[in-house]
Amino acid sequence: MTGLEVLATSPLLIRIVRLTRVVLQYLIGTTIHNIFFNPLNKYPGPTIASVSRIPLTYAFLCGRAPHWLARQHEKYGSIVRIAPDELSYIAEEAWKDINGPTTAFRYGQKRSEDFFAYFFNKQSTEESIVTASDDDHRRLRKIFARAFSKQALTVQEPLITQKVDALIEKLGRASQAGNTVNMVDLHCLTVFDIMADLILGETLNLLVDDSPHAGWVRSVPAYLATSFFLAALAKFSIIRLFLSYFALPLLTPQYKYFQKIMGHKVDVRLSVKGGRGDIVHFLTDLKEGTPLSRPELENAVLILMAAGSDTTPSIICGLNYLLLAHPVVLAKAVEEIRSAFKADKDMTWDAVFKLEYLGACIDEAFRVYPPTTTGFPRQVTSMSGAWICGKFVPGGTTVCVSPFAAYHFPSNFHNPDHFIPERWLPQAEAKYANDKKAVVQPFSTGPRDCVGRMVANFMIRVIICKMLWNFDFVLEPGQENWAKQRAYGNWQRTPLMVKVYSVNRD
Ligand code: HEM
Repeated sequence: MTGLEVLATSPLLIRIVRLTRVVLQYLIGTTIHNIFFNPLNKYPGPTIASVSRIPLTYAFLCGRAPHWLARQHEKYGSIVRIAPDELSYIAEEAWKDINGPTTAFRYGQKRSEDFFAYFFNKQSTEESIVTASDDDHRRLRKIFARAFSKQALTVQEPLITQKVDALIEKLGRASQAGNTVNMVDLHCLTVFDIMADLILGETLNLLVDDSPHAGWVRSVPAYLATSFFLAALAKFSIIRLFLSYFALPLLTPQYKYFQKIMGHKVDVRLSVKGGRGDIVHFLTDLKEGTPLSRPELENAVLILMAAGSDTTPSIICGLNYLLLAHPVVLAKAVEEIRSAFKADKDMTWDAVFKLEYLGACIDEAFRVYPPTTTGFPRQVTSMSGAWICGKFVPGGTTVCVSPFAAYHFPSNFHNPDHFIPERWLPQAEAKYANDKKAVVQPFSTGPRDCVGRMVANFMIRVIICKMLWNFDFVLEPGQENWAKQRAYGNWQRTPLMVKVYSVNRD
C-alpha cells in the first residue's frame, strides 16, 4: 500500500472528510435558503449580508459599524437587511413599532439577550433589568423608577453640584498654572464620582490628584467594549461554542478588574446600614417595596455604574468638543449662560433646564455624536412575527433602529453631518422644517427606555453651565478631528486637549 492509500483508509481522515462534507452541505444549504427562500429576502441590502453576518461583524470589529450602517442606508434606503436574520431601521416610526407600546405588543419586542451575554459574571444567573422577561422587568423597573424619580434625585442635587464644583476648582488650578487639560479624563472622573456617590453612597474624590480609584474609572470603556466585542463574535455559533470554554483569556484586564471591583463595592455598601438615600438604599429597603435579591443587586449596580458612567461623559465630551470646534455656536451658548446666572450657585436643577439655546446644543450633540452608536437590538417574538414600518417581519428576526445612521441620514436631516443647534429652535429657518427630529431618541423609547435620563440630563447641563460660566476654553492644535473615532457600541474616545482661561469679572 502506498502512503496515500494508507492515509485514505485512516479512520480520523475519514471522519474529517465526513465532517467537512456536512459543514459544506450546511453552508451551501443555508446560503441557498438565505438567498432564495428566506422571508427577509424582500428587504434590500448587500447580497453578501443576506448570506453571512461577516460584513457587519467585520465592520464592528474594525470599530466602523456606525459608518458602515450609515453607508448601507444611504445605498439601500430606510430598512436594510444587514445580516441573514437582522434588519436595521432609520425611520421615526420604527422606534414605536420595535420598542413599543403598540396595540399588538404593549411591552414592545424583547431586547436581544445575546447582546448582553458578556455583561455579567457568568456565575450569576439571576436576571438583570436589561435581560429580564416582561414580568420581571415590570417589577424591577418599578423599583428603579422610584430610585430615579425627581423626588429622590432632588435630594441628591447638592451632592451632584458639589462634585461639579470640584471639577471647576480643578480647572481653576489648571488655568492659573497655564496647563493644558484633557477634558475626556476630567469629564469621566467627574461623572464617575457622581455615579459612585449616587448609586453606592461612596465618596471617591476622584478629582483629587492621584486618586487610587482612577483605575476603576478608566476600566469602564474597555469593559464595555470587551463585552460588546465578544457579543458580536458570539453571534457565530462556532465562536459561541469556543467562547463558552475559552472566553476567559480573551477578557481584557480592565474587564476583569471592573467585574471584580463591582462585587467588592456591593459588599462594602451592604455592610453599611441605612444609607443616605442612595440608589442601593432604594433597591434594598423593604419600605420601598420588594427588595432585590443579592445577585439581582450586583447586576443592578454593575449595569447602573457601567450604563451611566460611559454614556454621560461621552455626550459631555462630544458637546464640549463640538462647542469649541464651532466658535459662533459657542459664543451664543456662552452669552446665554453668562446672562442667565449672576453667580455660580444659581445653577440649580430647575434653572439649568430653562436655557433654550443650550438645550438645542445638547439635542444637536446627541444627534451628531450619539453615545450609543449602534442601538440596542430587539428580537421579534417567534410566535407571531410583527409589523414594523408597515411591513411584516418574521419571528426570530433581530431588529434595531441604528442611531448614528438614522441621525446622519440625508433624508432625515438637512446638512446631516454639520453641527447646527439652530435646527432645534422653534424659530428655525425653513430649510430645517423637514428635519425628522423625533427620530433622535438618545435615551431610546418604550417601556425599556433609559431610566437614568433625568439625572443624565441634569449632569450634562450643570457641568456645561458651570464650565462656560467660569472659563473660556480653546482647543489645542491637532484636536480638529477629535470626533472621528472608532466605536465598539460606545465611542473609543481619544484625549480632548484644551487650554483653560478663567473669566475675568472685575
Ligand atoms: C447621556 C447619558 C445616557 C444615555 C445616552 C443613555 C442611553 C440609554 C439607552 C439607549 C438605553 C437602552 C434602552 C433600550 O434598550 O431601549 C438605556 C437603558 C438604561 N440606562 Fe441609560 N443612558 C444614559 C445615562 C444613564 C444613567 C446616568 C443611568 C443610571 C445611573 C442609566 C441607566 C440605564 C438603565 C438602568 C437602563 C436599562 C433600563 C431598562 O431596561 O428598563 N443610563 N440607556
